[in-house]
Amino acid sequence: MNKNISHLYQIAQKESRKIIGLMSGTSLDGLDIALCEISGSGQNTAVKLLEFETIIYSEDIKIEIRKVFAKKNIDFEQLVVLNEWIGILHANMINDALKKWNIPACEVDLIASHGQTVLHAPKFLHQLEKFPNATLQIGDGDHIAVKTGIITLSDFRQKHIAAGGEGAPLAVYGDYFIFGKKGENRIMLNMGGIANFTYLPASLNPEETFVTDTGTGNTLIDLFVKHNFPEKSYDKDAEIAKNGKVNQILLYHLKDHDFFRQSFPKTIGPELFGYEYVQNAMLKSSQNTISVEDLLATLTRFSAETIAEAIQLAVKNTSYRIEDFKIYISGGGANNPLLVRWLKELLPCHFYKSDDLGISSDAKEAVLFAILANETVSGGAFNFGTKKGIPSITMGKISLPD
Ligand SMILES: Nc1ncnc2c1ncn2[C@@H]1O[C@H](COP(=O)(O)OP(=O)(O)OP(=O)(O)O)[C@@H](O)[C@H]1O
Ligand SMILES: CC(=O)N[C@H]1[C@@H]2OC[C@@H](O2)[C@@H](O)[C@@H]1O[C@H](C)C(=O)O
Repeated sequence: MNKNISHLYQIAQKESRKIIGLMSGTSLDGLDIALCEISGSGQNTAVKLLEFETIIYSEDIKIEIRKVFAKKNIDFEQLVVLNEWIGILHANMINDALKKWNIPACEVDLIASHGQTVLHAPKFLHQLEKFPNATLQIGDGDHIAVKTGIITLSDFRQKHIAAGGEGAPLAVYGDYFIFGKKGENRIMLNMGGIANFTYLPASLNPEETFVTDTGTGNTLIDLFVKHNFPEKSYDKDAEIAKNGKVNQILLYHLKDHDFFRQSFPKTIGPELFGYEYVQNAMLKSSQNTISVEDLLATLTRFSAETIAEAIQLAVKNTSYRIEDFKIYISGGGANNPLLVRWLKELLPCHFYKSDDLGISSDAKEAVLFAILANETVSGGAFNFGTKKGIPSITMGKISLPD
């Protein structure tokens, strides 16, 4: 037997596994590295976050990724060289983190790498009749396995598409196992570049559970901050938006898109919520001369209202009362005080952070990928049913170190 396969077999049989989960999201802010100790699988999964680190991307990395990110027309060679380069960069970042934590690579069982999403194209967006849902994450897992010496799982989203999904959101596969609690209505709301939530009703009936994107989280806020203040990359603590006034006419036009009328589950990315989207809404509403403060207040409100309305819709027509839901927020948007204040005003729910359930709100998505790898290697028995579009599959391609 190949020694790597025999190693993998041993890892699968261990009581607990040390797995590094990696996430670099749509905000292009950096690579989140979460070292987890995971035991069990499915609903018996238990996760301990041992170490966590965000390695901030240098300006050079951001510039190179932006050349292809969320764009329809790109330099094809740039995409091909980036696929290798990001794999190497991520591997180096892991090696540096392990050195910093004083943990030898041989003590880590697996790496679970999300890669960098460069284009997310569900059918709803590309509208090409004969083509399926599509998404692309780059940063090849072979580089990570070879450079770290650790068996690496990567490219998790393709199997989800192969099984009938849109390749996202995958959060439910971690949220259900780790945060689902019978007798408690919970919503796990992640506000990254794009916002999404997992609906975990008190029944914990997998056929009632679902996950969906709601629209933009921080992506448009970040974009227009950068556009107006090139030295800034986001509206820290909503300092700019706080000085503005929501422009209701523009807000109405921002919300007037078919994506918001589509049923759950649905996914989206910065491919839709980009510069042109806001420009179009400004033109339609004749509000193209508003101040940058008012624009950022309006974009922040746009995120708050679309998230709140999606959550209200999720609970509507069920036997549950929205007042009984606990919302656990995570992602960078959880640090935006204006966004959070508006959410609290719009939703009569109880608000917490995912930290209150033991997983830091910044680390939650990286931990998710460690859980997905754990399922692939050692679980995969749980059945989510057929009603809510969650394929019962395990995900990730396996790269061996030599
Ligand atoms: N103190 C803060 N005030 C306001 N916004 C903040 C603050 N801290 C973080 N953010 C926002 O959070 C963003 C980063 O969020 P996060 O790292 O969750 O995104 P991501 O993982 O790249 O996105 P996605 O989940 O869509 O892939 C920043 O770009 C910024 O907009
Ligand atoms: C295609 C893609 O990378 N989607 C991300 C993105 O970031 C948030 C939202 O859009 C979500 O759908 C997804 O990530 C999380 C981790 C998910 O799959 O659950």
